[in-house]
Amino acid sequence: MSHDACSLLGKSWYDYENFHIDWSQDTDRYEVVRRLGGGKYSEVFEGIDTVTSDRCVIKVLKPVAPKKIKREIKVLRNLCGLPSPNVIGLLDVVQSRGNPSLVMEYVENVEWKRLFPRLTAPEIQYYTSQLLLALSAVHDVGIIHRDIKPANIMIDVKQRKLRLIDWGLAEFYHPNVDYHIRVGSRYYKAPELLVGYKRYDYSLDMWSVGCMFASMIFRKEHFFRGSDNDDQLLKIMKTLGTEEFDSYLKTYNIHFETEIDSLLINYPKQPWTRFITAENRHLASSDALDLLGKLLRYDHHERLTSKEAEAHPYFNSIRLEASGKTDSASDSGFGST
Ligand SMILES: Brc1nc2nc[nH]c2c(Br)c1Br
Repeated sequence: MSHDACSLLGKSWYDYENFHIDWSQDTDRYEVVRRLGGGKYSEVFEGIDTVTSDRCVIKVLKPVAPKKIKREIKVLRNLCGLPSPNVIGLLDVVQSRGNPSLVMEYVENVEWKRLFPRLTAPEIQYYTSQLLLALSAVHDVGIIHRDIKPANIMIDVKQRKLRLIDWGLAEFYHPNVDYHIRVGSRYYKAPELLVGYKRYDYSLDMWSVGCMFASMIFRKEHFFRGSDNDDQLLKIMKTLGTEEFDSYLKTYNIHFETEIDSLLINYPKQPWTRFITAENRHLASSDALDLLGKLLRYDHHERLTSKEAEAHPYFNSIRLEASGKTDSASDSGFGST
């Protein structure tokens, strides 16, 4: 599926380089309360909007890549304009002490490393469906997130609210364009990034969804945990097998050279049932394993799209609930965005 949303939506949608950022001037409107985190490109704080006295998040962007700053603001502005469910809301764009800062809606987030091991089967279904809802909307308007991972998914358990954050690596999809492969976070990098195949698309995000889904249903913090990019590919090959890796390379005429002996060994494809333990048996249903097997494919064109994944039988029990067709007491509301 390479529907060309960006050319349909027009230059004003995707041309972020000629996009003028009108920084709002009331720089002292937002006060910093505490530091939430930070990285190469930004420092993130909890803040207070002194006008509304609402809590907010202030993401102070480091002046490393001005083009990247424009892209992130353009993406967030585009997405806030649309009814794109479960995407973090952009409230303001201010220059505080010379640094451009994004003010976003606050989420009473439960740290995923603590939350994930406690999620019940219905909660895994619900939050995965909420993530797919966000990606379906975003992919439909020509945007790839490119850094899907648990740390970029804020979940407020009390309000059963999920928000996809950190659009700093997001890009606009255009057919027949080569993209950078040094994107994403190692454990969630798709095979195309690891073998250097640049002609990727929205399906890049669907691999990462598969990695997250596997970590939730198998209760494994990171399902493919490589020590470097080569080891990351090795971990994937030891599960998906060498045979399908080789046919993937052939399909796309990818020349993958390596001196790593372990990458040259023939690994058998493992059945997903191989990862079931007494501890995760109640989560790894046959529907869950079927869905997983349709997301974690080497060949990105074989992976389910976000919409196709939403329609998978794994979500039936919460889909029926949403339409009120079942009278099951289990609280697993669906579609409340
Ligand atoms: Br955006 C955003 N980024 C964060 N980093 C840590 N916690 C965060 C929250 Br809550 C939001 Br909302």
